[in-house]
Amino acid sequence: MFPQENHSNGYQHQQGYSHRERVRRGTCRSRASTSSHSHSVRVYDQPRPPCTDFDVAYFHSYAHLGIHQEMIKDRVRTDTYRDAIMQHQSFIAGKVVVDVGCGTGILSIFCAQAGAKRVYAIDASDIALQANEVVKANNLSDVVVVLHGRVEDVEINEEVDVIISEWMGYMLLYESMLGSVINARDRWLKPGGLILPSSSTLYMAPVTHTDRYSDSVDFWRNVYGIDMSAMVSLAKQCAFEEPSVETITGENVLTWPHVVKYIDSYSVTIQELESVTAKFKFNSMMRAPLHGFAFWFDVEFNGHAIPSTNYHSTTSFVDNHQMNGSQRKRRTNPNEALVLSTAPEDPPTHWQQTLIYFYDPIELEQDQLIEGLVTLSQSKENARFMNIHLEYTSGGRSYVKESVMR
Ligand SMILES: C[S@@+](CC[C@H](N)C(=O)[O-])C[C@H]1O[C@@H](n2cnc3c(N)ncnc32)[C@H](O)[C@@H]1O
Repeated sequence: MFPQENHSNGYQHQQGYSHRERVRRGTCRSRASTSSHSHSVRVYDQPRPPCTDFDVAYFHSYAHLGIHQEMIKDRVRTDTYRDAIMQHQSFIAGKVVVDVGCGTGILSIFCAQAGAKRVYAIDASDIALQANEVVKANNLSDVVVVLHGRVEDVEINEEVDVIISEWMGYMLLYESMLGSVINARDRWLKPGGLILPSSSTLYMAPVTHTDRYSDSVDFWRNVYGIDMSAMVSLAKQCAFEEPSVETITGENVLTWPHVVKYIDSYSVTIQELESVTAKFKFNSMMRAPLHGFAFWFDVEFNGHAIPSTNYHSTTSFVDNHQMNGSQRKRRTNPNEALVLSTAPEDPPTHWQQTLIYFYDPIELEQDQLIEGLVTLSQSKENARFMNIHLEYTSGGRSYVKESVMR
């Protein structure tokens, strides 16, 4: 199980189970979504997405307080959200906000503290019942309206100025929660409204990690003086079949990262997230064994940058670009925007990094080319799971690796 195989050398999960483990472990039960509001001002003619047993299990997993404690204790995450809300205080004050997936209600309360006129705090998990108690205990019931139901199912009877959500999963897209933010945006956000975070970027880079490989594989070559090499093939399968969430450092990373996907919160569509493909080309900056690829993301809170006339236009950001750290800073930070980064060189977060290891390392020479493509697609079995297809070529040999993040 994941918590036992947590290879983190930086961020430690403080509760018994990781975020991902909870998403995976939730047990099914039926519960009708409820809402105290019954009118919507905008006609929205898209059919409601079905609420599957997997979704019910997913929401049930968020009823456990441990995952919320883990997220709230992640100060990089929670402080950046609070700073972003305060940075946009002049826009938020006096306005109507929707918090998509409010959990304990923490972001809704930050928005109320920033002077929001009304905050709709929506969550389909039973944690919403607790959020309502927290709101009452802080005398904010006249501002924060907790709606216990799926964003896709609840109705609110006004348009909103601001959407805030902490929707990011491991590798950015795991959990597929961004679709619910898109649903809220398309139903309720006024033209010229604000979405926090405003954009997000998924990166990948080749990594070397000899200690991790030895710990999982070479360990079996000599166990208390016994040759257990017969285990090596099984050890590789057990250790490297699935993506692994762990903390690496900048020293593990062999090249500048490559942008797998840039997402503009104002224009992204649900269809665009069903499958994402990116081609990559790296030149190793050193001679080292290549053990796999690491993925991480950042999100930006650069606010109200999209004028209302461009509300649904795509940005001019160039996708699939390899870029170095200073380029990344310049591009993601044009107006001193706040960035919540989960990069290996930045302070650790509960998202850590996601690693896709090869079964056997590739011995790279300096400047050796590694090229290929990666496709991330929502699993047909459960759209919250992610299929990862990797094709890569180096030193004249080609490889394919399929894995599922579940
Ligand atoms: C990552 S947590 C964030 C919680 C809280 N906003 C915070 O920052 O601490 C995501 C929350 O969104 C809720 N959620 C996810 N999809 C949802 C949907 N479609 N409708 C309502 N709630 C949803 C989950 O139940 C979970 O509580």
